[in-house]
Amino acid sequence: MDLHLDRITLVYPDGDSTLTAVDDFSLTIPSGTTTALLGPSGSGKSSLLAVAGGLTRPTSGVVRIGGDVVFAPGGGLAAATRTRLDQIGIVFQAPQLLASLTALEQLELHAHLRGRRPATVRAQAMALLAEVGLADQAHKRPAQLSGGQRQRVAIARALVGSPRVLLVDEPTSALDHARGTQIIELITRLAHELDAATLVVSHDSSTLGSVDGTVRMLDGRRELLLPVHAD
Ligand SMILES: Nc1ncnc2c1ncn2[C@@H]1O[C@H](COP(=O)(O)OP(=O)(O)OP(=O)(O)O)[C@@H](O)[C@H]1O
Repeated sequence: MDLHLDRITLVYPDGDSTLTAVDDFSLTIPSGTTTALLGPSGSGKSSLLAVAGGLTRPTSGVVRIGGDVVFAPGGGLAAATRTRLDQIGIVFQAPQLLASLTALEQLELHAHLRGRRPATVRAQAMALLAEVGLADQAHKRPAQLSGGQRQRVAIARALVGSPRVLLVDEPTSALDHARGTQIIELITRLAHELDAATLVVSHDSSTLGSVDGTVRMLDGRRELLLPVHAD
């Protein structure tokens, strides 16, 4: 199902004043495709991602998955959490893995939180680790993995349970150019295979050759670049 960000505005309180981090921003990401969101520091990329993932409620505008409004101003926290667990995978800038768990266990725990049936979890977790090239690292803990491998575990973990939407915040910032490019290629391929509408926030356009479209953000607003989705 497609991800729609419909006229999203997010205003933060800022002392006696307010700060508009996202300003009437609209974007549709078709199912199975990856869109990169570029823009200078402070332009509102992470704020938009937080709205898209239900971590922050928009001040105005709505987030839809397919035809359903999933996040809107004043929406309930419990419902947002349920939607996030059921339908959205998020990869944060730092992989945020639990130090004491193996790669496989990171995925199994996430599947458990998502309410997946234990009988099916291990096979899917192993398949995802194989997809990200870590089948032979499944029993290693984070400290035994490289930065790029940890990021791959975080991507596989976000995809446990086959979410409709994948949101990725700066996945390449800790990686060199070649590894960063590989991670973006991996995300683009998995989004296609798993039919997830995928948004990747990035500073670095040089790693984004494999994505389906690019949009640029400036001062909270959308600027069009080439190539973009026709939406
Ligand atoms: N919780 C908050 N409260 C108040 N202002 C915030 C908050 N989070 C972000 N901001 C402000 O909103 C604006 C957009 O920030 P945001 O982090 O979304 O930008 P960004 O494009 O992701 O930046 P970067 O690339 O540096 O991560 C900035 O001016 C920032 O200072």
